Amino acid sequence: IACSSKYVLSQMHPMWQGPLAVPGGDRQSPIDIVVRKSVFDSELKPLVTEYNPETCQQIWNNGYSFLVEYDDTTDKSTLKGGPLQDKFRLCQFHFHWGESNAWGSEHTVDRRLFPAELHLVHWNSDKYSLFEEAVMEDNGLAVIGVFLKVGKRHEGLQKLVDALPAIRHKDSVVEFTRFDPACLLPVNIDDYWTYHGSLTTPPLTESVTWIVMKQHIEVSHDQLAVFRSLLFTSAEEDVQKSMVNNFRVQQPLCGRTIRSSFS
Ligand SMILES: NS(=O)(=O)/N=C1/NCCO1
Ligand SMILES: [Zn+2]
Repeated sequence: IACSSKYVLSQMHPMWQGPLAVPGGDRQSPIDIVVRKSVFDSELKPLVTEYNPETCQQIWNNGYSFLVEYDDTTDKSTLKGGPLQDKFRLCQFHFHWGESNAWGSEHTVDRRLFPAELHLVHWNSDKYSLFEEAVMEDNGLAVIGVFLKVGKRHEGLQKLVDALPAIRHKDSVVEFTRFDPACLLPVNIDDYWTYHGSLTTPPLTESVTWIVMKQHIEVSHDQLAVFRSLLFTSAEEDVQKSMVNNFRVQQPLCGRTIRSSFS
């Protein structure tokens, strides 16, 4: 019945206070990507990312993840192609991870969990003038998902890891510049799955064209351990809670088709 209700009943989530009524409810994220049920679509084009490191501004702890924010007042860091008809502007990227390497990703592939997942969030700047507008519209957003696996150290990630101790607590922010998010993409960005879904954190709106990369990136155990040294709680709170397991539970597919850019 989760797919038929007008509003998904209170989305209780350990991290969010109180029930969340979610508009629609039949295209929620994350989901399990069942590979053999995905449909190859030869019309899907290669993704075109044009990221300008000069638009990188700050990194901050929002009490649920840490976000690297970009200046999205002009079309300087953009995403187009793939399943997208319009040009989308990068506004931020963040991660989701577990307390152990055994889980942490939001999407899964044939039920396989990864220790973490990167989300690069973009909004449709051909149709809207602000993220806040686009977030309410069908396909106003495009989010690239990249799975992280534990292995060799990721040199590009280290600059970000080194900034994390300065934002241990909720609502802390530091300047963070000249970071090229392209370094976090896998070598092959032509192989991906795409489907229509939602944000996995509030406002949970069903406005996202998801583009989930088939190829993962590798980060070291120690780099991931620094993610887990972050805190959900602000400096003033008596009880400090480590920022781990900041992923949403999987949602019903509700008959959606997942397309693949590869056969
Ligand atoms: N995890 S997610 O779907 O990217 N969620 C959000 N919320 C605001 C921007 O991205
Ligand atoms: Zn996310």
